[in-house]
Amino acid sequence: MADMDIGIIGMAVMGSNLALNMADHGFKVAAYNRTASLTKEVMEKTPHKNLQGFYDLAEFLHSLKSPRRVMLMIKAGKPVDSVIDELIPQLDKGDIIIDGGNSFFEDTIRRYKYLQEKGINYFGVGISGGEKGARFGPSIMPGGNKDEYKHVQPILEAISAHVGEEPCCTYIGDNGAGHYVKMVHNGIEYADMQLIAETYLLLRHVGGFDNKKLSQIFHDWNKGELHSYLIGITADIFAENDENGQPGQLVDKILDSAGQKGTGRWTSIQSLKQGVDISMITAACNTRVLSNLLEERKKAASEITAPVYDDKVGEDFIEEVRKSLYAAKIIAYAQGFSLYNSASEKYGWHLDFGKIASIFRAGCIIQAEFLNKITEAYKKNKNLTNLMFDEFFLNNINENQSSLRNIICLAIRKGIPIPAFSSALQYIDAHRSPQIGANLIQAQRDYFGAHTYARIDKDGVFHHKWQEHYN
Ligand SMILES: NC(=O)C1=CN([C@@H]2O[C@H](COP(=O)(O)OP(=O)(O)OC[C@H]3O[C@@H](n4cnc5c(N)ncnc54)[C@H](OP(=O)(O)O)[C@@H]3O)[C@@H](O)[C@H]2O)C=CC1
Ligand SMILES: O=C(CO)[C@H](O)[C@H](O)COP(=O)(O)O
Repeated sequence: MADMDIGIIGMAVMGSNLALNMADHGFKVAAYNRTASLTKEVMEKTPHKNLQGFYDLAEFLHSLKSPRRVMLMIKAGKPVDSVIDELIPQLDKGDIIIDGGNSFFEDTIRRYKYLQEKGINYFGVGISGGEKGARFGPSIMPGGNKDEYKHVQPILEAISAHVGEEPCCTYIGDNGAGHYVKMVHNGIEYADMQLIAETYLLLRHVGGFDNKKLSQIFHDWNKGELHSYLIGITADIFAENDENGQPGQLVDKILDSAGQKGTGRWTSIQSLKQGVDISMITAACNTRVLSNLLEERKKAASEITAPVYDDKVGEDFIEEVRKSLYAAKIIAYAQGFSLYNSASEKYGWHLDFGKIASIFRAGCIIQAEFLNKITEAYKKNKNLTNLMFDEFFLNNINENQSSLRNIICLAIRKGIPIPAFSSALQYIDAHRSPQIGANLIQAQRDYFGAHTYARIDKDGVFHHKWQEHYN
């Protein structure tokens, strides 16, 4: 009997937990995985009256109510295309495929058009929250045809995280908009994590604090304006002892080399294509890349002299670091939301920036108190071009920039790498400074390539016959 509300393909971490979340909310869920043993494992370990496992794709599809809703929770990239091609001959016009993985938004735009021609509706849905979020309420960013959204809205809203009565799920825009917003969410996640990692280096190597103290500092910060999921888990991480009774904390035993699956890098590449400066996200990507060069780093550590700087830090050091972190965090979000601003125009998505910030308030990795301020900023001025110019953020930058400068100088003198903090300050100064040297660049371009320049004292396009004074 075709009475299942939705079918999920992909029973790994995300798919299985979303399936259980939907089942908890009263939806009848059909579960399928390419490798049958995984479906079996999920059914055995977490049986649920609303969850049924299938071991044959045709049977799985026949179990679904019309229009059939098939959600893909599988590895992004080629697997999504191959599963779509497997599904097409078995689906009817009006059926719906929902891709809830971290697909690249341009792939989603392509797949959306491809399936539209076949009469199948396609939703590219960004989902954030990891395993726990998927199980108990993630932040959900659906993109696709607005008229068809009614077919997926009740399920997505029900399973999403909630702030009071409000679901952390909102229709984002046409075709690839949902996956675009998720991609940049992850880019901001990279910058946020990088800033916290640099804060850790500062507190440890400049402040000289041990893990117990670090845990306490992050725990305290999490009670104030920095309150966020990432600050909270960082406090937990420093408190975690090593496994199997080994002395010390686990964090000190983890190799200093970070992985990445691609969403941060896509964000960075996309920013160059759109001509938007998101230097902090790019710095975070580069630092993960550099962290993997273990041999080269070892060689550099033994061959490049470290600076000698022994000054003791003042009593207000921890507070200065906290203020710097908050100011730099503002810039990371200002950069991410500038990218949304440009994409909204470029792709005609009419993104609602305030609403996007509001669905990040719970469920997702970057969930934070702070996001309310972003929503408020766009409520006050929906045409805000850069978050830095909102009164609240502007005041904060003005109040905290001296701390940011002090902390950066301290780190530089001590030889501690702080690429994200530095990029934040560079971004502020490049905006604030009356001159950023572009006049000289234009002169050089005109000198060697007749690329022309504009003048400050009259309108028009100019070229100069530059003299070789020194040849
Ligand atoms: N893990 C996380 O915290 C988050 C993940 N995501 C995204 O959600 C999606 C699912 O993530 P996750 O649960 O971690 O799983 P993985 O990204 O590890 O992918 C594993 C799943 O993909 C399936 N798969 C791989 N290749 C194929 C193929 N060619 N055909 C059919 N199925 C295939 C696997 O099936 P099989 O068992 O047969 O190999 C398995 O079900 C990904 O796009 C991920 O980027 C989004 C937010 C958070
Ligand atoms: O989407 C996510 C969270 O929002 C995933 O956890 C993603 O894997 C994180 O990115 P990376 O693996 O590149 O650190």
